[in-house]
Amino acid sequence: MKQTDIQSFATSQLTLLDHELQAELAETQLLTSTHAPTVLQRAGLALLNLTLSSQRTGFGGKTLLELGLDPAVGGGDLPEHGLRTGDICAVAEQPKGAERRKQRESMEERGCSGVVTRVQREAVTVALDKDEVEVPRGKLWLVKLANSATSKRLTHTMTTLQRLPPTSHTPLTQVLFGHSSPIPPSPLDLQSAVHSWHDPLLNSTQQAAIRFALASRDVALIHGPPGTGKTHTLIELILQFLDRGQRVLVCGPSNISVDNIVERLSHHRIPGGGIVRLGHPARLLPSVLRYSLDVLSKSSEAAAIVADVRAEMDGKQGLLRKARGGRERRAVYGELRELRREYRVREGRVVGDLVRGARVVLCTLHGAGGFHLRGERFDVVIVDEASQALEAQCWIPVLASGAPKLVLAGDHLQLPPTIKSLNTKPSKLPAKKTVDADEVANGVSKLSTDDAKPNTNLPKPKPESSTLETTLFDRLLSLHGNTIKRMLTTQYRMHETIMAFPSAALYESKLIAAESVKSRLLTDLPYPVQNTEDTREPVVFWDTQGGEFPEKSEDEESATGAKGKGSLLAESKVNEHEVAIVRLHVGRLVKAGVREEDIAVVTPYNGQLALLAQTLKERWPGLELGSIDGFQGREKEAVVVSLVRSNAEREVGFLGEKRRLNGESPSHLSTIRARAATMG
Ligand SMILES: Nc1ncnc2c1ncn2[C@@H]1O[C@H](COP(=O)(O)OP(=O)(O)OP(=O)(O)O)[C@@H](O)[C@H]1O
Repeated sequence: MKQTDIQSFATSQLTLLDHELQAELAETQLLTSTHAPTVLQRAGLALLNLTLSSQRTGFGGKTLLELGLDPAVGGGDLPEHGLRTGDICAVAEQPKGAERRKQRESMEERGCSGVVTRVQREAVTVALDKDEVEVPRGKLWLVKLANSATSKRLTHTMTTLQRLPPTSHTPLTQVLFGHSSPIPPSPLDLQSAVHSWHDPLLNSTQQAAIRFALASRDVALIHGPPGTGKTHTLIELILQFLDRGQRVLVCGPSNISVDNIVERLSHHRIPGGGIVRLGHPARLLPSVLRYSLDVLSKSSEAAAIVADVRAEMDGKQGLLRKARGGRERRAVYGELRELRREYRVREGRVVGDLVRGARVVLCTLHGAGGFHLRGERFDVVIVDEASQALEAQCWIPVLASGAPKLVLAGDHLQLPPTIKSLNTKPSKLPAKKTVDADEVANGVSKLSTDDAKPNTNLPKPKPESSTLETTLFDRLLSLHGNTIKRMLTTQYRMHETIMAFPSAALYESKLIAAESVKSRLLTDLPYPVQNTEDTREPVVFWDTQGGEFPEKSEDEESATGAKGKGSLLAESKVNEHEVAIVRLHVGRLVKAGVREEDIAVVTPYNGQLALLAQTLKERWPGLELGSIDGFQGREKEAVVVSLVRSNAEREVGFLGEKRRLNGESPSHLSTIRARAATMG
């Protein structure tokens, strides 16, 4: 690839990112402009009848609004809703009758948009984006908006890359675009890379991956199939980098992926200024809060002077609510502006010292583009769950950190990140491959490594990506081949029968089940479980062949008022008879003694999910229900998969994507087998 290719790559990414943003905006705008607020509330996209219960100053000097149910409508717990921490939303006076459309159109213009920072049973807290907006009064409502902030940062990053003069292309950038080849570590480099291990129990593939990542000069990929200890390996790798006196930036696509590492890293002694987790504290796991910049900055000695200003600002916020006329309010706004300036200067000093002192900084990929890392330098960037991230996202820490070395950990054979604009274009995913139903009719006996065929139907990453869903992980593999990768092969999660299918279909039969799990059954749980025909089998197929279990297409809104992101518009599929089987099967597991909390029911279709929730949740509240895509990467003792599709044409739709059937990793798997499913 030549230098112009970097530009054309960035240009094409910018176009694709714009499509993606437009798709997301179109979806949200369509929802908010065409549906009544009550419908939006039912769909989990809005909350009505709220009042302001408090207004105060949060991290970064932002105004925080806490909203609860209007006591006039009874107060108390909020109705069920889909607003989550981190969601972008607008707060406005609740429109009355004919005003509805007009009010809603002006909502964003009036600048009352913000980020949900806290969700409690009785209240939702929003941090306003702009400092000086008039906070709405009276009866309010909160509605979810498209998240254009994320998109802005991606666009900014790709624009930076597009304009990067050739003189600024670092050796790493050159390797990432194929201008030069990665320098392979010599056997001696690999051998001498580690003097002693922090974790003596690492297996040989984990050790080899760590040696490789340490000895590589520019880029290293760690390929970790489900349960092979990818995160475990990264912890040792981080400690090894620290032993060498290096400074590390660790990122992941989601807050939970980052917190997972912070949590595990916190069990180790970190030299120097320790670890700092960037990101809004409301989005972090409680167990890692003590590493958040916000909490650290409040507990440091210098924090007292920041606290003074904060208290003064809170006082002014209170005055604002009481102020009668416009003039009085403007005066208070003026004082607040001054205080906020002062606050930011002081807070900036405290925070800057903490970040500069930290040997390991952890944040989301998106978070790496924030001002905290401006001017900071690192020796290496590590990205976990890299195959869940858009390539443009991975460039945020690469450009922000100036690090000469990049380590990506992930599994390109699990689902790639969700891309909305794909829904409006023909899918770029591989052509579906249906398996003869008879082939799997015998269920368990067919699920052996001998019978399952190696996968020949996976997407071949394109050398010069022109799609958003080709991740950096994919592209680098295709550019430089397997020499830049090390694979972890011992998995610590699945019974070997469950492992057999993904291993053969996706991982060239390379996976090995660790001794501790290879023959572990539900009957081996640490509490009493009866030995029944369900609990002594690691894999159970329920065969629904024969036309008795027809799938149905369904408009989710009319069917169930299903809650969840964007579900309002999606045409979905349901299979009612299959729900009855799931109920029966879960009932049998629970009767045998398996705890509800240890069972998950997953399905690829939102329509089916809603139906399953209606049928199962009341009887077994501890049961976890989720979409297959949403559940990827999680762990449960028993997973029931309802595949839904069953039609005479043997069409399986997006189930044809094998990566969708990968990664559940339980110790018991029951599959409600549709006539045309690809399992087997
Ligand atoms: N060398 C090892 N010896 C014993 N147990 C291990 C070893 N490596 C990992 N494990 C265990 O395997 C399980 C999976 O590890 P980990 O969560 O790090 O895997 P992962 O590959 O990151 O998982 P995911 O599939 O969610 O990405 C954990 O319970 C971990 O403690």
